[in-house]
Amino acid sequence: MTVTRGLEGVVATTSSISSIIDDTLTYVGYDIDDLAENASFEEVIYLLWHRKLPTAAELDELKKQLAESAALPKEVLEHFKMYPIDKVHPMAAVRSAVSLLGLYDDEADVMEKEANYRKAIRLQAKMPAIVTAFARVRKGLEPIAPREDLNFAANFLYMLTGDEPDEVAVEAMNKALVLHADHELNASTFTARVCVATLSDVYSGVTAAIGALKGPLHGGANEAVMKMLTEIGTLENVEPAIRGKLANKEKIMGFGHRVYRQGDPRAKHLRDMSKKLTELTGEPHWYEMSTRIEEIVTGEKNLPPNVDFYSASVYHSLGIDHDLFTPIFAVSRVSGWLAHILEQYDNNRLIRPRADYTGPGKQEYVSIEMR
Ligand SMILES: CC(=O)SCCNC(=O)CCNC(=O)[C@H](O)C(C)(C)COP(=O)(O)OP(=O)(O)OC[C@H]1O[C@@H](n2cnc3c(N)ncnc32)[C@H](O)[C@@H]1OP(=O)(O)O
Ligand SMILES: O=C([O-])CC(=O)C(=O)O
Repeated sequence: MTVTRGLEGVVATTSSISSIIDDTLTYVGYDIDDLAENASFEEVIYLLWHRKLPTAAELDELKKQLAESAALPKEVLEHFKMYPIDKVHPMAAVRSAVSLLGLYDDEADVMEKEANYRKAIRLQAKMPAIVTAFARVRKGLEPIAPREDLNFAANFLYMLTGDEPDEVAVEAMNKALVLHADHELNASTFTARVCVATLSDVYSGVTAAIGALKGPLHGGANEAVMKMLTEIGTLENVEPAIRGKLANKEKIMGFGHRVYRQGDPRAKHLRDMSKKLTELTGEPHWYEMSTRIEEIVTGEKNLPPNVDFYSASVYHSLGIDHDLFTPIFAVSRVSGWLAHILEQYDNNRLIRPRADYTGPGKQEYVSIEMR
């Protein structure tokens, strides 16, 4: 048996959702640069689920469906109040809440295609409410109901703070959501596909995916980047801190990628946003520190930043708590997970690779008294 550690380079499925070819990322053939500059997140959701950009009428219909489904069942809201709130990481809360949502969806185990699509809408619609309601309940605040007149990005920020966000914040949030929506067979998407390939339900697939996204080698890296920036603290400290980490063979969070070699095409959009927003908030040092870290890490290790690196200073500048950065990733990526789950159901085969056994050879059972 040949073992490919971490399944590097293994092609495990066909997919018509997104592609990474020669360091270029496309969603259904549309370049991510084009989408980041022009598309709304709602359009991207439609694109990923239908493999075409929506007409105005189709987009209106999707927005209406999302708005109608955005509120959480009261049982889920009540449940937040029972969590050991001061100890729970929001990603664990989101993972549990999505699992719980499945209990209150009458169609949770209905496997017809139309029912699965309806569940996709309900789950996508409810993700912002899950993250923002948890974020508020843990501070002793009441959750805020979504507003029908705001778009997806604006509603997220509104439900988090209770204030209508300004145009710059909405534009940044929308762009971040577009950039994070899908990424071929990344670890969390693969997890979702493995789960539903057993013909398990949509809620199980998304719950499993959230668990995979949580780890710091994947989506959890954006929070870890902000932790690193906060610990380093000043531009002067960057050089010794980063060189020290590299000398100790520590990984620098937000750098490196399994697939990209020359660089992650999403990072430049987040870098530009980071510059703009940190200037606006009067905290340019977060951007300056980040670019200095980039110079050192790319210079020393030839490792470019990934999507998680500059998203940290972007979200910080939007006033978002650092442990909500990865849940925001999930609010966006659930669109991609759901696209992949629906695609998996359409052409399903159980996913079951092999392991090359390295344990002891044949042994005889020894009774407990004789051990
Ligand atoms: C949305 C996302 O999931 S993007 C990724 C987010 N994760 C991070 O930012 C965490 C930091 N980065 C990493 O840990 C890795 O680069 C990963 C997990 C993204 C990719 O991992 P792999 O493809 O398995 O690469 P692997 O970890 O084997 O690294 C290859 C080499 O580059 C080094 N390297 C990779 N990333 C980094 C890093 N961030 N800092 C320092 N060195 C690194 C490794 O130490 C290794 O060096 P070696 O060959 O001398 O041992
Ligand atoms: O593709 C990956 O391995 C990780 C990644 O960048 C993402 O999920 O956006």
